[in-house]
This record gives sequence, structure tokens and C-alpha cells, in this order.
Amino acid sequence: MTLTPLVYWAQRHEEIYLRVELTDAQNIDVLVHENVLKFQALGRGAKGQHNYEFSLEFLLPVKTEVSHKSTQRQVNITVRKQQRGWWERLTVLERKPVFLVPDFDRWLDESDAEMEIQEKFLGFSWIFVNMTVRLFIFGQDSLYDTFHTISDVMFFCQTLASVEVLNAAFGVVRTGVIPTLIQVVGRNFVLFIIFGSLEEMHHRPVVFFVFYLWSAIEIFRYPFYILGCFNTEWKTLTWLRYSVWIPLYPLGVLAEAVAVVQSIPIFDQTKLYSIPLPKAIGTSINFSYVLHVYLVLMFLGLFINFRHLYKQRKRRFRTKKRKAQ
Ligand SMILES: CCCCCCCCCCCCC[C@@H](O)CC(=O)SCCNC(=O)CCNC(=O)[C@H](O)C(C)(C)COP(=O)(O)OP(=O)(O)OC[C@H]1O[C@@H](n2cnc3c(N)ncnc32)[C@H](O)[C@@H]1OP(=O)(O)O
Repeated sequence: MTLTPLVYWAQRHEEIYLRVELTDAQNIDVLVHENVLKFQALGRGAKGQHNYEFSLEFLLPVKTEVSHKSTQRQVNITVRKQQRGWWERLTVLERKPVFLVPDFDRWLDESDAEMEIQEKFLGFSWIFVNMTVRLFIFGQDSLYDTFHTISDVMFFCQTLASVEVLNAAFGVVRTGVIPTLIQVVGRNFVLFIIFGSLEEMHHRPVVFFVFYLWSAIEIFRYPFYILGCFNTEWKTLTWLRYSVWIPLYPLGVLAEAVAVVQSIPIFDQTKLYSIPLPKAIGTSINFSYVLHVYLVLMFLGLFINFRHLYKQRKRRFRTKKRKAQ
């Protein structure tokens, strides 16, 4: 007898998420062929420890690459739609299979999904709070879909952050151009080039760590600047702005370096951004050479900015002490 697990589903414009209710699943086999997904695994479902299987014929074309990740409680499957769009239902069958139910934890209707894109104004605090809440609700699972839930807002925030270089260059704020340039170029390189152009990176936990470390400092830094504009200061906030970077900065650079290292084999395989050379000279110059150089620059950047922030900290606290005397 074939046993079927309970399957929850949700969609976004580009993806389908399936959550298969199987505990301690093993021998997982997930295949997509001609828009039909076939799943098989051994695990503990509603009928105890057995082999469970199901198949689904999707309403519209999907890509054949399918990613899955099992946790102790469930198997999460992500299937990418061939064409961006909102589906009226999941399968070709008008009657929904009995084992298939909406995943209300992740459910969005089309207008919610549009809102998701418009929610760009909420900034780094939104990112930090959202990631923290998701970590509490979904636990380890939240590490794997950070890019899809957060990246739109992160793209928006980091694009805006580029203005900081102009502020420094035109003397709008009292800060050095080089540290700001290093900060903005460094982050945007990782965000737009490593994460933005490689789909293979999107489901990796490193995205979570990079985004979390970036946003963690900003929830102190920006409020500190806002208060500064009103000539106001909160001592605790000032202390946090000039102290939290001490652990966060090296950790952030480390997380970024892990992302760069993980992307090297993907760039080598896909030959993305590689420059083809005339046959007489050789095959091509791979982008991974640039990444190797970039890894060195990163640690140089870390040194320059760490020193800069250390000086800012000393200046700030020395001035305070003098004022207090
Ligand atoms: C040349 C290009 C080469 C490219 C090479 C690439 C190398 C890559 C290196 C990669 C390294 C980056 C890694 C990084 O991405 C990792 C992380 O971010 S991990 C998370 C932790 N990160 C941090 O803690 C850093 C956060 N960032 C910063 O602090 C700033 O970006 C930085 C430029 C590093 C330092 O900021 P700043 O110089 O501005 O220091 P202050 O905060 O003390 O500000 C100085 C005064 O200016 C006033 N100010 C600044 N901005 C504003 C503003 N927007 N509005 C109002 N006022 C502002 C501020 O109040 C200070 O004034 P005062 O002294 O009077 O109070």
C-alpha cells in the first residue's frame, strides 16, 4: 500500500514551497520531470515509520532543478517556476489532492506578495526584527530562505546606503570618504554580485549570517545619527553605536568571506563574468581570480575600518570625558 504524507504548500511569484510532514526523513528522493514532482522518503508520518510518496503535476511549467532540505520535523522543498507569475492553484487537477493543504505559516495572496515588494521603506530595523522573529518561529529552517524573504528590502537599504559616500565626499557629514567607500563597496559587492547573481547561493545559511550581522549594527547606528541631527544624545545608544561593532565587524567580514569562498566553485562552474580569451592564449579568465584578490582586499578593508572605528570610539569617549571634567 502506498502511504502519502501531509504536504503543505505556498507560493511566491518565482517559487513554490512544499513542506512535507515527515519526521526524521531518510532516503529522500525528489525529482521534477515534465512538470511532475515525484517524492519518496522513509520517515515517520501520520501512519508511523514507513515509506511515503506522492506526486504532483503542476499547473504551469516549472524548472527541473529542485532543492530540498530536511529537518528533524519536516522536508522543505523549493521548486522554481519557469515564468514569474501568480498561480490560481498548484496542480493541473481542479480538485485539490486530499493530502495537500495551504501552508498558512508562509501563505501570502497575490496582493500580499505585491506588498512584500513595496515594504522596502522599513529599512534595516525591519530586517533585523523580521529575521529575529522568523528565527524564533521557524528555528533552523529560517536560515535557508533569508534571501527570498529579506533581499528586496536589503537591496533597497544598501542602494540607499551608497548615498553615504556622497555625504562624506561633499562634507555633508563629518566622516572620511575612504572608510565609507570601503563599507559601501564591500557590502554591495557581496549583496549584488555574490548573492544577487548566483541563485545557487540563495538558500545557503551564510546569507542569514551576513544579513543579520549587517542589520544588527545599523539598528544602533542610524538612530544614533538621527538623534545627532537633533543635537540629542542617549548615552546607552552612543555606547552601543561605538562598541557593538567590536565583535560584529570581524564576524561580518568573516561571514562575507565565507560567502565569497562558497561562491568560487559556482563561478568556476558557470563561467559567469569570465572573460573569454583567444584560443592561442588559453580558455578564459575566470571571475574567481577577482574573488581571490577580493578576499585579500576584504581583510585590508577590515583593518582600515577597524582602525577608523577604533579612532572614532576613542575620540567620542575622550571628548565625553573631557566634557564631564
Ligand atoms: C576604495 C574601495 C575599495 C573597495 C575594497 C573593498 C574591500 C571590502 C572590505 C569589506 C569590509 C566591509 C565589511 C562590512 O560590510 C561588514 C559589516 O558591516 S559587519 C557589521 C558591523 N559593521 C559595522 O559596525 C560597521 C558599520 N558602518 C559604519 O560604522 C560606517 O559605515 C563607517 C564608515 C565604517 C564608520 O562610520 P563614520 O565614519 O560615519 O563614523 P561615525 O558614526 O563616528 O560618524 C562620524 C560623524 O559623522 C556623523 N554622521 C555620519 N553619518 C551621518 C548621517 N547619515 N547623518 C547624520 N550624521 C552622520 C556622526 O554623527 C559623527 O558626527 P559627530 O562625531 O559629530 O557625532
